[in-house]
Amino acid sequence: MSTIRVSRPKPFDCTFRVPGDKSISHRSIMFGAIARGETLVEGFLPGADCLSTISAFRQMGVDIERDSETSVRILGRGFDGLREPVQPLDVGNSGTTIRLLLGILAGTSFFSTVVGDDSIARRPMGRVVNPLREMGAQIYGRQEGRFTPLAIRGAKLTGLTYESPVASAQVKSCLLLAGLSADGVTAVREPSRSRDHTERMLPAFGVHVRTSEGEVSVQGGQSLAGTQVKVPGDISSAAFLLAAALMVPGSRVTIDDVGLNPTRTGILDAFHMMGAEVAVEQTGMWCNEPVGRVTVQADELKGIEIGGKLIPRLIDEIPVLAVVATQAAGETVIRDAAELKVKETNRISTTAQELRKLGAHVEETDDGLIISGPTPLKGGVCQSRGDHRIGMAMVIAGLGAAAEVCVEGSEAIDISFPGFSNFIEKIKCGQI
Ligand SMILES: O=C(O)C1=C[C@@H](OP(=O)(O)O)[C@@H](O)[C@H](O)C1
Ligand SMILES: C=C(OP(=O)(O)O)C(=O)O
Repeated sequence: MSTIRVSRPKPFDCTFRVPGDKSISHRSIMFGAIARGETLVEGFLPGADCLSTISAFRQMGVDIERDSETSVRILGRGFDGLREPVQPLDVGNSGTTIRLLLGILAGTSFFSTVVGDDSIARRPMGRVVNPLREMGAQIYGRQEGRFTPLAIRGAKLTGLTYESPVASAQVKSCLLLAGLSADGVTAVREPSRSRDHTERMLPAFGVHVRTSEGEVSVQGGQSLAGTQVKVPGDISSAAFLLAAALMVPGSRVTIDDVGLNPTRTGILDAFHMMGAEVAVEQTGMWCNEPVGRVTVQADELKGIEIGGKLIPRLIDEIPVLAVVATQAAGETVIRDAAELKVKETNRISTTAQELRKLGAHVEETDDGLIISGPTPLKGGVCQSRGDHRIGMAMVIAGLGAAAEVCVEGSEAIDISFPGFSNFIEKIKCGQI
């Protein structure tokens, strides 16, 4: 088990580029694997979750070469070129891998099994298994297929119009991928808009995707053609470094070449609502995704109330938002975020429990958190609980604490942000 130790730095002014976007990296491998021809991915995230995606497709006979850590070449032989895996496909800790993969496996002509780690074993799979079964998928598993391990007998699928009860890009993307090998049209509606990377990337592979008010659909039988993908920096990773600037008054952080997809930028809106100065400049479009520069700094922060449509736009950033909220004057109320309970950990509980160890005032509610501030944080020992975002959030909390904070289990951070601790070291070098 590894530990990161942090203490409060002097104010700093730093400019960073963060590793590639996790959601986009997963999709680039999956779409490249079911496409015909070569796909070249630049800026790929070499985090453990995306490496799980690579290994699953290699097990199905797809030739995937790593030209460098961040540059990947996929030699796709089409959807029909996937081969029956000899061993169970192991998705490790990655919810995105398993849910999107199930959409692909459901329509193959072979048998496969899927497993993951202890966290994956607790995460709900019924949300994708049930609609896939409505399309004709044959999926078996623990507790009637609600949890891993799962077994899939590839089957002929039929298009479906599905009204998802949750705003989940994993559910939406799973069904759209299944829809590509189904007869007829597959359409997904969701209660509020989830991240739309699948809809943006499929057209680059030659797939026609229809997006109209609240509904995304694909016609079955379309094939994908290999392409080039340049992956923007991950705004979910950038969020931790931007938050660092807010934890140490007088500091400023700039992130270059970061993804600015509006379905992902909710954290910038939240920081702005709290009174931070947030400057955003779009500098380009990479593979249909807006990319640019973000700078954040603040004098004083105030508590905010958030919920509704904003939540899916910052769902993975809520632990670090809660950390920043400890330094804001008044109450920060986060509602409509019950989805946090079914992430790598129950992030409502783990965020509250870990922050309280540093003296923060945090109350758990059924669907979110209430944080009262500003509270001077004290030193202490925190745990990542095996959850990368909790580990990083507590390191950022440590930057604002009066004495040293030790974050145990920091190896979990490699899931989404390899090299994170080097960025924290650079913050020390960037002291003004
Ligand atoms: O589709 C994706 O790449 C993701 C979707 C989100 O999950 P849900 O679809 O469960 O909301 C997010 O939390 C996850 O980190 C990545
Ligand atoms: C929830 C996350 O990822 P996944 O669902 O892919 O495990 C995350 O990265 O915070």
